[in-house]
Amino acid sequence: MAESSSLSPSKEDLIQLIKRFGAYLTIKMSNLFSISFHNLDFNCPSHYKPNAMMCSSPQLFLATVACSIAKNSFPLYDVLLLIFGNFSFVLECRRKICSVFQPVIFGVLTLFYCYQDSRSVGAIAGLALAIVFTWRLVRSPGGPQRRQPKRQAPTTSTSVPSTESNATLIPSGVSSPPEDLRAQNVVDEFFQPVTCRLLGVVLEESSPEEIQAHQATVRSSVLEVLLEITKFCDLYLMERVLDDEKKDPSSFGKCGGFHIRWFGQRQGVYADADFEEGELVLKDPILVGMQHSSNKFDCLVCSSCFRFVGSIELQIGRKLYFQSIGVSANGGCDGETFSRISKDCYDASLSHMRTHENLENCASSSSSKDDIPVPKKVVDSLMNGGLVLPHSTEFPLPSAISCPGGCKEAYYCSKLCAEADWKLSHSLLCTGERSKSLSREALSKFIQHANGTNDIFLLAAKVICFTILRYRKLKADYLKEQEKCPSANALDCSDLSLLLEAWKPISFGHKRRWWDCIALPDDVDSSDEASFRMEIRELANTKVFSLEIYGHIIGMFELNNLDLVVASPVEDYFLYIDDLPEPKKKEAEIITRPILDALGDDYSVCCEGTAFFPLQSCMNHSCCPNAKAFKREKDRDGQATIIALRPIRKGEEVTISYIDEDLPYEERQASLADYGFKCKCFKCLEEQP
Ligand SMILES: C[S@@+](CC[C@H](N)C(=O)[O-])C[C@H]1O[C@@H](n2cnc3c(N)ncnc32)[C@H](O)[C@@H]1O
Repeated sequence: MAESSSLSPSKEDLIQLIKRFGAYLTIKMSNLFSISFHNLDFNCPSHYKPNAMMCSSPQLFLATVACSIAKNSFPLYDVLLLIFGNFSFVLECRRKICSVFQPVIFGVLTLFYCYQDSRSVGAIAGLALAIVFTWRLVRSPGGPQRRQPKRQAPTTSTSVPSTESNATLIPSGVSSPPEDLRAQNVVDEFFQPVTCRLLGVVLEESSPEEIQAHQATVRSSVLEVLLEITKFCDLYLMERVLDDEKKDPSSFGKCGGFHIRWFGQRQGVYADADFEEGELVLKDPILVGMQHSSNKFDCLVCSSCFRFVGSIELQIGRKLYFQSIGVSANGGCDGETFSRISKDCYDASLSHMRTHENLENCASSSSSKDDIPVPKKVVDSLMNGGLVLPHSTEFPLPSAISCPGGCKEAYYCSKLCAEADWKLSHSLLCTGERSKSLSREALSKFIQHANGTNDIFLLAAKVICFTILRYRKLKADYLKEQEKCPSANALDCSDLSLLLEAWKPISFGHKRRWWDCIALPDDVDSSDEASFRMEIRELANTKVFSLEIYGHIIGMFELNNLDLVVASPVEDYFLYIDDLPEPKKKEAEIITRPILDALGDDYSVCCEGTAFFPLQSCMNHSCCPNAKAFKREKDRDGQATIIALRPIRKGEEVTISYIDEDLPYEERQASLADYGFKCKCFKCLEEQP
């Protein structure tokens, strides 16, 4: 080919070497993967089944994240630094190796990713992609821009742009002696003098002579590095962040009226002021939160602040419509059906041009289609704004704004909320056409799966995306700053420190692995607890993608999350009508009564979900707490509200109850065992046998 013929012999040699490295690594990886893929088909006891299913879907998500990171030139050398702990080595080899490793990683990830989706066809597609990338590397920099052994190392901490990524998939085989000699020349030329230290670190051989004598062999530890990187890329770093952050005293900041303090191994929230009984102690904004998937049929709320949106009519119309097609919060359909109905109908219910036909399509998979006492025409008019209920103007709601990515799953109360959520995490989790995710298909599968099993997985995904996006922003800001004033920056702004900073808001959460803190199912005897946890762990650990980090995050939510509850304005509306003086009440009820009857007992379902509140997550439990999470009439969004149950003095620890504190002692301790501790509060000490 034209490109090859124009290459100088030394460049050809270099390419040969890269190819051999890459081929060896890739084949090694592929072998590992192919072994692991076959292990993905779990065959587990029925009550563990959902957990088994949970494994493959997070993998899809992690693969997407990892691909995205590889594509965005994530600081590969930081991972090397963590693993080798040798900064000078990393600096030196970053310049040389990244251009080989990163392409290989990207190729391997592509291969893996495609393989995940559709086994053999996908694998071929992955191979094709990898070959294309290889060709691109071989071609670039191309023309007169030859290999430059003495090229300056990049001065910024950014790594090699991903557009140069590739994977070498030419079989390595056994090299012939001339090839070895040529390789040696390349090693001499290319690796000398600075990269001599690669010998014995990346390669088994410790001197150029050895390479001459044998074929160069990549050390298994380097293979492990690659394996680690392909496992979770930045997520590997996050584990370090977890450890480091906990030990960093500067992170125990003041938080407006409170401070977080460590007491032995435990952190807690301490008051910086006096509070009287009934006083608002704290409003803790949500860091990441979500409405339960099933609750979306009952309430249309802002995906960012969880305020109700649309109108009273739209809220009622949607609920009646979903009732009519037999879908409700307790509908109990599988994940896929659930996601499909949710997505199609969620959108259809907001569309003013919606017809009965497409609603009917939405309903096609629902089992029970009861007659509804409110005519369909009325339901339609409620949803499309054709019917205005009496006095509903007293309860104005912000208009529902669609997701800027076009996913039809998220709606917002304002442009501000839409933008905030997009920047915070949704841009990577959106399944719409403007999503920043690399694979919308994989994401959709992941979301479907989470909807059908445990939607806390979605929250964990939000946390990961939150960290990635925050990291990228910090990095961009830093580079901009550098550009403006290159000499001014005396702060530590390495990628790792930026990542630590990005992770900081999450780091307050108390973390235990999911399989350590998951509640024991009723049908598992406590004497079998150890083996149960082991089994869950094994199910979660698929060799390819260790779910350690993901498990940490999910575990954190199991321990720290507070229920997210926002009262429904529909309830207020009907109470208002009920309180109207006659004859206004009678007049209004001519219209509202049949609607209220049709809605039934569930007319006032709250918005329900789960959320991570950074400060609240640091609050410890007491069976005689001095505060509680409690929403007042005016608290109409998702923020956590903590109210004093008795006077709290400055310096006192603020405690809440994780359980029903009126239960008998034994039952309280049994419930708290799920949180991994035995309560020793005054009440427990008094009541213990
Ligand atoms: C929501 S976190 C509270 C913050 C936590 N102390 C930390 O260090 O991050 C819940 C965890 O804190 C610990 N914890 C909370 N209350 C406790 C108590 N009364 N005694 C012992 N441990 C407690 C348990 O490990 C529990 O799983």
